[in-house]
Order: sequence, then C-alpha cells, then structure tokens
Amino acid sequence: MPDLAISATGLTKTFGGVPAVRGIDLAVPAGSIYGILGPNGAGKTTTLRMLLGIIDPDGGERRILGSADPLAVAPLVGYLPEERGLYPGMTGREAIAFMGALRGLSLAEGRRRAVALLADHGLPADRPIRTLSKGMAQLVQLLGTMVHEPRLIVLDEPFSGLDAINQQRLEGLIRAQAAGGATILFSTHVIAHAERLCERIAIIAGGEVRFEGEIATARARLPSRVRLSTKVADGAWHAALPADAVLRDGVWQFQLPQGGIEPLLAALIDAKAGIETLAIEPPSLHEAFVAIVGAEPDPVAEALS
Ligand SMILES: Nc1ncnc2c1ncn2[C@@H]1O[C@H](COP(=O)(O)OP(=O)(O)OP(=O)(O)O)[C@@H](O)[C@H]1O
Repeated sequence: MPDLAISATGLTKTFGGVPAVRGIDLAVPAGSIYGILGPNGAGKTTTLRMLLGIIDPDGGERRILGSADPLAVAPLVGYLPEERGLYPGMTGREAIAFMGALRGLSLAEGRRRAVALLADHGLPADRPIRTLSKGMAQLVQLLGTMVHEPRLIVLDEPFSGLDAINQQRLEGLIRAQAAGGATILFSTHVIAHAERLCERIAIIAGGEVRFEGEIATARARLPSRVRLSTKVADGAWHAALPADAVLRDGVWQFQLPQGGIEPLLAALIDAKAGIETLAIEPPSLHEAFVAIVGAEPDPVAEALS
C-alpha cells in the first residue's frame, strides 16, 4: 500500500433528505496529482468539503495526511474553493500574505513570498484586486493557496474562468508543486486537464465512484479503434471487416476485433487491396468517461478547454 495523503471510505452526505454523496471511497497517493472527474452535480464539491472538514459526512471515514481530523492538519493544506473570493481592496501581495496567515504563516514571511510568487507569474504586487481581471484575481488566489508550502493542495474546478494561456500556466504550477513533493487533488468536469496531469483519477456521477484508478486502466475499458484506407476500394476482403465497420470519407472505421487485426490484414494482403493507412488508436479518456458515466461531460466547458 503506498503512502496515502487522503483515504476515504464510505463517505455519505444527504442534504434535506436528498443524497448528494452515496458512499465514496478514495485513495490519493502522497505526492501524486489526482483528479476527481464528474458531470455537474456529481458530488465533487461536497466530497472535497467533507475531506477538508468544512462539512462533516453523515457516514464513512476520512484520513487526511494521516489524521482523522482534517482541521488538525489545516496548516498543511491549501484549498481553492469553487466560489472564488478575495477582498477587493487588498493588493495581490496582501491577499496572498493574508491567505498564508490563515494557515499559520507569519504576515512578514507571507508578504516576502507573495512578492516573489507574483513576480514569477507576471502579476502586479501592489494593485488592488478590484483592478485585476477575473483570471488574474483567480491566479492570485491560487498562489495564496500555495504560499505556506502545503503538503496537500485541494483545488475545486481550478481551471474554470481561466483563458488557455492561464490554464497552461496553472498546469505548470500544479506540476511544479507535485515535483516539490506536494499532493494535488483537483476536481474538474473538463477531461483534457485530468488527462494531461493525473496519474490516477476518480470518476464520480450521481454521488458514487464509477471508476477509480489509473487513466490507462479507464481507457483500457474500451476497445481501441481501427482506421483503414486502401487503394482498391472493393474486393473479397470486405467479408473480413467486422460488423460495426463504417466507411467515412474513404476511411473504414471500426473497433479493434477481439481476435486482433491479423485476420483482416491477411485478407487485405491476399486481395492485393493496397493498404494506404492503418491506424490502431486507443480510446481517449473522454470516450472512456462517456462510457463509464453514460453521459457527455459539460460540452461548453470542453469546448473552452
Ligand atoms: N449545501 C447544500 N444544500 C443542499 N443541496 C446541496 C448542497 N450542496 C450540494 N447540494 C446538492 O448536492 C448535489 C451534489 O452537488 P456538488 O456541488 O457536490 O456537485 P459537483 O459535482 O461539485 O457539481 P458542479 O460541477 O456543478 O459544481 C447536487 O444535487 C447539489 O444540488
């Protein structure tokens, strides 16, 4: 069993008689970048809030950095909530130092680190938050979650509201924190970020974990797809195509047959079909997500990612 930054078993939470989380198990290895994926209303935020001790579960157990009491380890944790918010009159430097102070860092040290962090990310230190763009303010808040050098960083939908450049910047920031030994847990309904960043993910829907494990394992749940084009359009080799084969723009597409590609290859060669392209492509995490959850992720968020 690897060293775990977070473990949860059977977490449940009901609001006004309606179950939001129905028994979630999670195991987040220390030092990993871990994604919680799920559609709107899946229970991601509720799960994160329970892990952090902002709300208590109705049932189940959680251990955060080895403690059964999340509040006891709060100085070792950084958190970006889904609802962003900084005091608009504070400068970026003061906002970051203030967030650090809430987690036990001295204000003087917080200010010193804030100036360096803001300079590293091309952000102004002395301008009030109200004069920054929404994306810039969000980056300031993100830096504030990291200023006290936490061992665990929990980010709720950190990419939403950022443009493509700042999304890339945030990916870099997350990788750098993990390279420095921190554990990063983030929620998202935009699959591409998880696919690029995470070793392990949990896919949740309807308040339940539908998949937990490595991304490659999620993808391996679906067969690979084959794309084939030939010089000779017709021939006896058609009989060797699987039943689901469809021809789109001159390219045959079908799932990799259970028996492999060799029987079809033999038929193509026998018939001198002249293979022009033959590609075997593993399914994307997006396709695996759709198969596991039974629904598309948020199409607007995907389009913007
Ligand atoms: N404080 C609350 N009071 C009542 N219902 C709540 C509360 N918090 C969450 N819920 C409900 O619990 C369910 C899960 O919500 P949650 O915010 O955890 O989902 P999510 O996966 O984070 O969704 P999104 O991606 O839309 O933020 C939803 O049906 C939501 O309406």
